[in-house]
Amino acid sequence: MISGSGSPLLKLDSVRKTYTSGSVEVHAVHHVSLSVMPGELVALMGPSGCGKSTLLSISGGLLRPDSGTVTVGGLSLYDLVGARFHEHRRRSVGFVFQDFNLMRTLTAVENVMLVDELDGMSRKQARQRALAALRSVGLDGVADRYPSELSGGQQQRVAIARALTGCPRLVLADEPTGALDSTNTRSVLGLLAEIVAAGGACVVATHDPEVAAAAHRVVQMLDGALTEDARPAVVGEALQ
Ligand SMILES: Nc1ncnc2c1ncn2[C@@H]1O[C@H](COP(=O)(O)OP(=O)(O)OP(=O)(O)O)[C@@H](O)[C@H]1O
Repeated sequence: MISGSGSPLLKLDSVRKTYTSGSVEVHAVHHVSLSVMPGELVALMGPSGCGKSTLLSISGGLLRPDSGTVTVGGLSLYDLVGARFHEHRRRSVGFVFQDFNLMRTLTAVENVMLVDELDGMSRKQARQRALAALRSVGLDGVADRYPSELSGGQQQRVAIARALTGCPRLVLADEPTGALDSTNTRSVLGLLAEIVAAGGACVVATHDPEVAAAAHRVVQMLDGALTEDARPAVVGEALQ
C-alpha cells in the first residue's frame, strides 16, 4: 500500500450537504474533509442515516455539495462544466450502487455496455470492453443472462464490472457486500483489493465487519460528521 505519499486520488475539503423536504432540513454531511491516497481501501462506517451514501454520491460527482470542494485525480470536480465534468467523472470514478442498479430488461453484458454506448462508442467495441470487464470479475460465462437469472453475488459482480469498464482509478462502492454470503463477499473484496493493488483507491460504505477488517483505514461517521479515522491496528485514534 502506498499511503501518505503522492497526491490523493480523492480529496474532500469541508464538504457540506443539507437536504430540505418541506420545512424540514436534514444536515446529511457537515464540513467533512478526507483524503484518500492511491493504494488505499477505505471503509466508511456508521449507523444508518449518518450520511455515508450522501458522502459517496458527492465524492463521485453524483450530487453537488452545498459548499466545500471535491478533488478527484487532481481536478476540482464541481468546478468542471458541461462535457468536461461528465468526461472526468466517467473516466475517473466507478460507482457501485447499494441495490446493484441493473436494468432488468438488459442482459449482463448489455448492462455493462450501457455506459460506453451512451457515451457514443460503437456497439461492437462496447461489447468487447464489457466482455473483458465481465471476464475480470469471473463472469464471462453468464454474459448473456438477464439479472433475474443471476444470483445476488453474480448481480453484484456485474455491477462491479460496469463500474470497472473505463478502468477508473477511484471506485466508490455503497454496501457492495450487503446482499452477499461470505464466499461472494470474499470475491468482491478480492476485486477491490486488485484495484488498490494496481494503484487505484476504493471507498466502501459498509456495515460489514469483514470489509472493515480488509480495509487499510476505517473512517467512522456519525450525524454527518467524521468522528474517527483509524488504521485497524490503531483503532480508537480519534480525529484531531
Ligand atoms: N433525497 C433526500 N431528501 C431528504 N433527505 C435525505 C435524502 N437522502 C438522504 N436523506 C437523509 O439524509 C441523511 C443521510 O442519508 P444517507 O442515505 O446518506 O445515510 P447512510 O449513512 O448512507 O444510510 P444507510 O446506511 O441506511 O444507507 C438521512 O437522515 C436521510 O434520511
